[in-house]
Amino acid sequence: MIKIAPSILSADFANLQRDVELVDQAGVDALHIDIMDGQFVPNLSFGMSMVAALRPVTSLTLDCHLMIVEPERFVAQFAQAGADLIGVHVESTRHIYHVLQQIKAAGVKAEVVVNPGTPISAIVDLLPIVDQVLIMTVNPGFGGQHFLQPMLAKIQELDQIKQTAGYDFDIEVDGGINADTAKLCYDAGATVAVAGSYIYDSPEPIQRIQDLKVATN
Ligand SMILES: O=C(CO)[C@H](O)[C@H](O)COP(=O)(O)O
Repeated sequence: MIKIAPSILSADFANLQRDVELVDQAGVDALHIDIMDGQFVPNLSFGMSMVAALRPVTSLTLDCHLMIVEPERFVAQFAQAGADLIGVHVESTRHIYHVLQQIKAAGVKAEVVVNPGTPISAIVDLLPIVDQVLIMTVNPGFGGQHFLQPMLAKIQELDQIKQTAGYDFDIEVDGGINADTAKLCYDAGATVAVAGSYIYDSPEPIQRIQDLKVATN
């Protein structure tokens, strides 16, 4: 079964604690927090204060996806705020290896993220030191987009490298995930699925979580 990480980008911000507790009680594995700076992606969202505010609300893994330029400037503050995992884009810094080391040195799990236009070859040298790889299945910046089918080949390519080398990192997918696309990703090798609008835009979010579990069982 794929692990599920609801993205709070699609939650009701006026009732955020309620929406976090709802998915926590429904048995998800992590909470995905999208951090956007208006430069790396054409949108703004939250900062480290959101992570600090959610930390006492849930014991779920706080999976912080930094869509910001030069994330090395803020890694320590996100760790201090209570992040369990910090994801940084390979496209966002000149010193990706160093940033991943910085995350691990802060006692937090390290994730490298690849945009749809970035090949797996760009992250191969990083695989021995990461806990998770996030393959974007939409162009980052907004929820509610359509899943990019060509990303399935990228998931398969990464899973093949992982199996051959005996790595044990998770492969996360993010963007356009529903029960159908989660199954496709799971079959290709993904182990964690981020889902925002599929869960939170539904009148029955708990049923949607169940549907993701059943589809990948
Ligand atoms: O990273 C993101 C946007 O950059 C979101 O996590 C992602 O798009 C989830 O939204 P949805 O499930 O609605 O596609």
